[in-house]
Amino acid sequence: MAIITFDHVKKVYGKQTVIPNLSFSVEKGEFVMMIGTSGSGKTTTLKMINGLIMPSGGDIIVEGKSIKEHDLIALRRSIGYVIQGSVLFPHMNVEENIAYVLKLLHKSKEEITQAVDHWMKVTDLDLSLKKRFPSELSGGQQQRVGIARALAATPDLVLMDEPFGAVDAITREALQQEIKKIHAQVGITIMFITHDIEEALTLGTKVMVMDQGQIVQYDTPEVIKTHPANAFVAQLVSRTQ
Ligand SMILES: Nc1ncnc2c1ncn2[C@@H]1O[C@H](COP(=O)(O)OP(=O)(O)OP(=O)(O)O)[C@@H](O)[C@H]1O
Repeated sequence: MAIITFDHVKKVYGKQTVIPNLSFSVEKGEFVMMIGTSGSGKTTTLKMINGLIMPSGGDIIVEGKSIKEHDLIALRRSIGYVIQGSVLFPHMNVEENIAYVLKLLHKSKEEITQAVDHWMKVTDLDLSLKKRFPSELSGGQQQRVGIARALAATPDLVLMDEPFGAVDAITREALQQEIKKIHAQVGITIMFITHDIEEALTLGTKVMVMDQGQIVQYDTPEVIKTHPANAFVAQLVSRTQ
């Protein structure tokens, strides 16, 4: 069953058409890695899923309902969202950051404590860090808190925009393994933007290659590797071993 469907979506900024006509579906439980040239419309596509950007034409169906019919605030809270760099609330400690959406959803104190402990463990954050503020954490720890916060309300769908772009290679690999494990265990659907073809082929159950607001190829990592749709995709995968 599709959790996201783009139906002839168009996006225009001023006079510039950045997405002329985009149609695709994401099945429940997929881990879709989006990769493509800079400015090809990946972030715009992602932000149209949780209503941060509205399409200029066409329709987007999320969880069976057009975004035109969704309550956009409720939609945003129901979808996990992780972006590059620290986007934690600087005046809230780790515990408060992770609990943020749960509080908005009026969860009980016990439920919140349980969820905070659970997601800190899953993201490999020591529980002794609960009272620390973001400025007192390493980049990798901040990114882990960002992931724990996005997952704490156990969304069906998580959008990730280059979530590991700002961390060192070792932390990046650890976070990749963690998100892969979480995906396998929890069965959530993930849409994840990366500039790293190795990351795309390793993490994705599907890889979506974009160029100039269009999908060039959308298939399993295996097919992308063995049957690149054109020279652009071939060149992209040629950078891997
Ligand atoms: N708010 C905006 N106003 C005008 N143009 C915009 C706006 N946001 C994005 N664009 C333009 O739309 C195009 C697509 O941008 P988008 O951020 O979606 O690309 P991207 O594929 O995510 O790029 P990158 O890989 O560099 O992050 C770019 O040409 C960008 O300059």
